[in-house]
Amino acid sequence: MMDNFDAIVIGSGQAGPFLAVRLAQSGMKVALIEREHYGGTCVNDGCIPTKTLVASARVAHVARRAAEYGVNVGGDVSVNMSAVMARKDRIVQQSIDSLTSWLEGTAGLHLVRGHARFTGPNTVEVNGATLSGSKIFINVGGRPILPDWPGIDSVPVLTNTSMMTLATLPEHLIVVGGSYIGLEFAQMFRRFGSEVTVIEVADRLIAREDTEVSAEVKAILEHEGVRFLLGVTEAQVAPQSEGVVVSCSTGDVRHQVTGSHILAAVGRRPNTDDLGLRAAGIETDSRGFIIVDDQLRTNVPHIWALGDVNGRGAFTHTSYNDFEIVVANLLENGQRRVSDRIVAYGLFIDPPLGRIGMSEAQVRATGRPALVGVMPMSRVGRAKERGETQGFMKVLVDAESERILGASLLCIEGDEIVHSLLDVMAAGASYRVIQQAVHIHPTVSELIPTLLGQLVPL
Ligand SMILES: Cc1cc2nc3c(=O)[nH]c(=O)nc-3n(C[C@H](O)[C@H](O)[C@H](O)COP(=O)(O)OP(=O)(O)OC[C@H]3O[C@@H](n4cnc5c(N)ncnc54)[C@H](O)[C@@H]3O)c2cc1C
Ligand SMILES: NC(=O)c1ccc[n+]([C@@H]2O[C@H](COP(=O)([O-])OP(=O)(O)OC[C@H]3O[C@@H](n4cnc5c(N)ncnc54)[C@H](O)[C@@H]3O)[C@@H](O)[C@H]2O)c1
Repeated sequence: MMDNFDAIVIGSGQAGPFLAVRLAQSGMKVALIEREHYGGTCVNDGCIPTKTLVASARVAHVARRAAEYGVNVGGDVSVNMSAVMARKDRIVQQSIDSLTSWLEGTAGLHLVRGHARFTGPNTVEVNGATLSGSKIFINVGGRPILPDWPGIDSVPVLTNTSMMTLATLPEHLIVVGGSYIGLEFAQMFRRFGSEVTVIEVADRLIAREDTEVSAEVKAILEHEGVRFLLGVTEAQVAPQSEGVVVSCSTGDVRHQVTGSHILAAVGRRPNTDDLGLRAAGIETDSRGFIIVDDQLRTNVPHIWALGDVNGRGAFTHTSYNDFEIVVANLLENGQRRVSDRIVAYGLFIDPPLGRIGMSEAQVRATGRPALVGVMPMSRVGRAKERGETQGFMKVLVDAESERILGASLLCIEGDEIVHSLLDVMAAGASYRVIQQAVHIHPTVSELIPTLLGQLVPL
């Protein structure tokens, strides 16, 4: 027998649960299908657990520096990995529990556990049963990929998922991929006490960022003892008595790196290969991302795709914003669009990188006249007081419209401070609004007006 719904939501990532509840509250009969854990990547093996681990790692780092501040902690600082993981598990579990009880308590929402697969444009099969939906929303996220190295199948490779259950501290963690996931884990495990080597195929870290951001991030992590091999070619991996050995080249030099553990952080692929999309006639691009329009509709009129799976964002806040866009347009007569969203994200190393809008390279590519302001953190009083003067703040402004085009704040609280610039961008206001605002002393934010007062042609 077929179960009929007004709406089916597949996947409980960072859009699906909110959408399912909102649709149910609007009076629809809704099914939310989840094959694994409620909350998806962010809650279970992404943002929440990694930022919880980053917090433990920072405490270890600050404790090691305690004497610099005149504070005695007594003896060597060491990390109890099982206690670190237990703290992380408690915080993740709180999120899962509160999400689960919220979903279970929503009238009109039917929770279905299992893997969903389309069997037609209006039907999906789960655990042998068929569900039909007048409207269907896909929020299935993605999963990590592995480097295509010879020998990769012969060694146990960690991913962001299996890292969450590590019981012991790796003696030497080899991180493959020097981007967001790789760098957060690299610094974290170095601070926990592991040796860490990052192997990156590009000739610089986080190559989407401006070159001076890549260089400063490398310097910050090298200062803490993380080692890097960049521009790596001809890599291969093999098992070794107590771990793995990676052989690779940089230029003419051949390297052998022996590690106890290896972590793949070389990107993610969408969970669309096992979704039966062809049965529903849903189109994907060559990498498997579902093609959507500016309001997140697929080519099939009653089917939408939200979150990482549509390739229009790869963050929790972009997935949640997808939910807001769909609800506004479907239930509130709105006209919200993905293209109205300003790019914004953080890289949660310490100090963090807060990024909004365009990079310098992107601004230059537009050819428009622009202004730039850069301030090293060594000039910021608050950073000096805290003994954390690494990094810099950089802002780009359109010379004619005076609008802020982008910013890279690689500095203490950079992930928070960047929102003052983001909100002025969202308001479509001139940079002079924030330049003339009076900010609190002594903060990092108080130097943003100063920075904007020192703009020079790009
Ligand atoms: C290590 C790591 C750290 C991150 N840190 C940050 C961060 O600090 N800030 C940030 O903004 N973003 C971060 N991200 C990215 C962020 O986690 C994702 O962008 C976010 O979770 C949005 O995902 P989503 O909504 O697309 O789906 P997901 O969260 O991936 O959830 C998809 C859900 O769908 C389920 N599913 C898949 N296929 C099916 C199916 N066929 N049937 C039923 N259920 C299915 C899955 O089990 C999963 O629960 C991080 C990611 C990783 C990996
Ligand atoms: N702070 C955050 O918001 C945050 C944190 C972690 C992850 N994420 C999300 O997760 C997504 C995936 O992150 P990611 O860091 O895994 O992927 P990514 O695509 O950002 O970076 C992958 C890196 O691996 C390198 N690489 C690829 N193949 C390689 C190989 N064979 N050998 C060595 N290096 C190789 C690439 O050059 C690149 O630097 C990101 O798009 C991001 O949106 C966000």
